[in-house]
Formats: sequence, structure tokens, C-alpha cells
Amino acid sequence: KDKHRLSDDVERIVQEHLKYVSEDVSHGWDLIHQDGEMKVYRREVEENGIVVDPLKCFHTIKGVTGHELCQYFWEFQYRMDWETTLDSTKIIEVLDPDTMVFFQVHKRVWPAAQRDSCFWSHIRCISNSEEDQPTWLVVNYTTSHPLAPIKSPQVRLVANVALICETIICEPPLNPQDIKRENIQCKLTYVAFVNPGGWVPSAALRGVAKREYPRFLKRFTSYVIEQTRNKPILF
Ligand SMILES: CCCc1ccc(-c2ccc(S(=O)(=O)CCO)cc2)cc1[C@H]1C[C@H]1c1ccccn1
Repeated sequence: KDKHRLSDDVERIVQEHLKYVSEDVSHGWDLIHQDGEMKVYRREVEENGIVVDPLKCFHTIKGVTGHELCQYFWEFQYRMDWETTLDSTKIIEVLDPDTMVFFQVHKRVWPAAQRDSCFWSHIRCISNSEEDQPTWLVVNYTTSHPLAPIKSPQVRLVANVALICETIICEPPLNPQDIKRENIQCKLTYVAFVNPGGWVPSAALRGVAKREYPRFLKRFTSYVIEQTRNKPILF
């Protein structure tokens, strides 16, 4: 794999997420939303009076693979089909076939000033021991970039987000070629550390996050189920 200027950062953050994903949420996390298999947890954390609550979501989605979920989350061309909280998004640099930098303007969340964000976004397959399916992940991590100048009044948010997906084959048929979508499901873990980048009233931001994260995850997973329904399974 050819290295690029962000290779070391990408490696470090990916490894951090792989360690963090298995940390349990039994201490210090509040279950703020449950909808069927989806469970959304939050820890209340403030830094200098700014709400930076970490968010962790677990979900099991039937009929799609982790590769499919990560592909639709990472691929740029689908972004505006499922993202309803953005005014715009664009790729500003491609670092390698699995890593790009994009710039996004988020819809204004009253009473906060409008936010924008600049992330490197990396997709990766972690093949663990042979018999299991691989784990797929996408990390979106804030980076600065000359093509994403900070322009007032927009406030640059700082985020570290990961989507980590394991594929499970239920009652595998003898011949792997015969696996159907009803035999597969995906265990998804989504973590988001978002610093709004400037003061937002705590109660307002917590209310928006509590409403928007479950809505965003439900919309995204429903979109992937719809898009993959009649397509060959992408393992
Ligand atoms: C004032 C800051 C508001 C705010 C800005 C942005 C984000 C946010 C950033 C990135 C990602 S993502 O998963 O990397 C998908 C890439 O587009 C999701 C959400 C979250 C919030 C917080 C409010 C929560 C929220 C959650 C979900 C959607 C929108 N807003």
C-alpha cells in the first residue's frame, strides 16, 4: 500500500477505534434511545462549558453485510441520498482508493450558528480469523485542509466518527454460493465524538443530538436495505 501524508494518522485512529469498539457501555453511559435492535447510548461530557457528549450506537440489521453498509456510508455519490442534515458535501482531495478528504456544510441547527466540517474518510476491511466474516469499518476524522478555509460566520466542528460492522451468516447453507439475504445480518457499532467547535446551549444541543442521531442511523440503515434488496450480496 502506497503511503500518503495522512497514512500514520489514519492507522493510529483506526487502531484506537478497534480497541474502543469492544468497550462496554454498562458504566457511565445512558441509554437515550431504543428502537427494535437499535440502542443509542450517550455519556454527558463538557469541555470548557461546551457539550462534547460521546455517542455510541449498537444495531443489528437483517439482510445486509457490513461491507455493504460501510460502502454506502463511505461512497460519496450516495451521501445526499441518506444525509438529511447537510446543505452540501464535496470531495476536496483523494489520498488513495480508500481515503479521501471531504468538506461539508451542515444545515443550521437553531439556535446554534451554522457548522461546517472537513474530514479525512477511510474505509477498511479487517479480516480476522478465517472462519468468521471480516469486519468492515469507516472512520471520519476532522482534518484541516487549504481547500476548506474556515470562513466566519460558519463554525468548524471537530468530529471523530466510526462505523464498524461485523457480518453474521445465520444457518449457513452447505454451499456458500447458496447464501441468501435472509441468512445474513450485520452487527453495527457507530461511535461519534463531535465537538460543535463553539458554544451551543447545552440543553439545545443535547436535545438535537438525542433526536438527530437515531433519526440519521434509522434513515441510513433503511436506505442501505432498500438499495441492496435486489442486488447480489457484497461480502
Ligand atoms: C451543532 C453541531 C451539530 C452536529 C453537527 C454534525 C454532526 C455529525 C457529523 C458527522 C457525522 S458522520 O456520521 O460522520 C456522517 C457524515 O456526514 C454525523 C453527524 C452532529 C451534530 C450533532 C447534533 C447532532 C447531530 C446528529 C446527527 C445528525 C445531525 N446532528
